[in-house]
Amino acid sequence: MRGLAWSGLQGIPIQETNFTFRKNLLALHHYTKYMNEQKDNFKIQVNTEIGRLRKLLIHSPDSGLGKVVPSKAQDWLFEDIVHLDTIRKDEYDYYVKLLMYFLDPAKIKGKLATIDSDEADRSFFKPDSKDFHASENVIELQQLLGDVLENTAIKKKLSASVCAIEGCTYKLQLQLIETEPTELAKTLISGSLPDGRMIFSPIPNLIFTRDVGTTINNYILLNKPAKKARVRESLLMRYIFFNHPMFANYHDHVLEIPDSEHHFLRPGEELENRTTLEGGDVMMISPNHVLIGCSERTSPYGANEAMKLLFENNVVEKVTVVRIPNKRDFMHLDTVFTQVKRNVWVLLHSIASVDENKYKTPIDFLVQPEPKEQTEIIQFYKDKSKPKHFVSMEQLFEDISTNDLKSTEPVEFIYSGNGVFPFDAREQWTDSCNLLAIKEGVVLGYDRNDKTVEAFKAKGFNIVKVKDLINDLESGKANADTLVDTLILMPSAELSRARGGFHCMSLPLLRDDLS
Ligand SMILES: NC(=[NH2+])NCCC[C@H](N)C(=O)O
Repeated sequence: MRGLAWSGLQGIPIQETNFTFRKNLLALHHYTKYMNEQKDNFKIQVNTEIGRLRKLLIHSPDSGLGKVVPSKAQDWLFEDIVHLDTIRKDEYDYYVKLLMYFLDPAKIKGKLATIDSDEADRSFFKPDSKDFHASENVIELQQLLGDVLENTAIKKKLSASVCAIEGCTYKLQLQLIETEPTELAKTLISGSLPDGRMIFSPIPNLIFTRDVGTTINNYILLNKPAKKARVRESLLMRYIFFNHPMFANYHDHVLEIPDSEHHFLRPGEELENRTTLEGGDVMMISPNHVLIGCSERTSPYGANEAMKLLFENNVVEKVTVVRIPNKRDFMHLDTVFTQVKRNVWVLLHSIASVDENKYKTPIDFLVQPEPKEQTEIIQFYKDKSKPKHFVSMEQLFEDISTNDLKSTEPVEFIYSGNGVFPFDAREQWTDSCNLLAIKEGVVLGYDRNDKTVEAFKAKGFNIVKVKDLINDLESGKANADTLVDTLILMPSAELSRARGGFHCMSLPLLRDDLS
């Protein structure tokens, strides 16, 4: 299906013979028909964090990750450099395989041995290979970008926009426009030309698809990144959402955060004065209720503009803003908690309870904690009734579990590192709280957070290594439909250096309603 212009005849050179012209026209007709079917069958809908996952956007580690240099690692928001081959073969590929068994089993079941064979050379995982999985449920961003670039007009506009933000020469811009779409998609993401020459920085954080947008019911809220290293990601996503035929029925439902009026007159470059919001700070927690974090990445103005859009478009009725300490370790809301089941949450203790009864020493009276260091929780309503304050994260979660999600079971909290210093902080740093629920109670997390894993066990969860689970799913010993209460441990030595977990590495587009 690739390699054809889908909205015009731009791809067909004038000098072509009548025969090839007619053949192309026929292929174009089939392609357009396929795209139209794809568009009409395509649905987005997410109203919780835990309903069974049916469709999501991901991006597998591209060659750009293998080009991060130590001197730029921090600017590019990695704390370290990663080993590309290991992060792909020994880590991320397991994620793709697991997603396939749950979301698109026909593509993998019974074929695992071939997919994993040496001869296959990972072609199932490579977006530019003819054996690429090309799943319509586990959707690879690079493939969507390639599709969009088939249209010459869009290719020109996007190349010009990328060149503008990256400060490229006009000649390079012309060269990019002449590049074949699949290659160009790779270049715009990795920053390197097909001959390996680096022309601009990679965007290694694109693997964290969560941060570029959030599905809220049948709307997509696009981000407005705080960090320069993530600006190109947003630009590419914007072009995908507004131009890919898959999203054609949703253009009116893509919400973009505007800058507030006269923002250019505001003094300084302080985050507090800017309008920024990243997807890791937005959680569609229960039908009609969205959580937005104010954090290192999402500013109060960003949260405010998002709230306005959600209320004005009648997308939800309540938004709870959670202000978390402004620190690198807590860059987004989903780095300090995620939801596991309607009545189970995993969180970092230090952002959680405010123990009013705790004995205070004189110094607690003499030195007041910085307001910025404290968690603050305010709930706002579309009907403009008075906002409500919550005193702790636990209180908010109790409210969501029992009142929004109608859980009848007691609400349970699992703390990072089992709530014990220094394991709580160490394990939060390696994403113990950043879990992806593939269905209610079945979550993916890193294998390195031992104390958190013990805490899960103590609450009655099964713990299983992804490799074992995949073997069992292939042999039929395990079944995606019947699996319950399980923490799936994913290899993490390289991935965790990129400073995100599986919640960040997923942008859910479709989840079942909770029954
Ligand atoms: N939703 C998340 N927590 N995303 C994690 C993003 C990590 C990435 N290196 C960054 O700093 O931007």
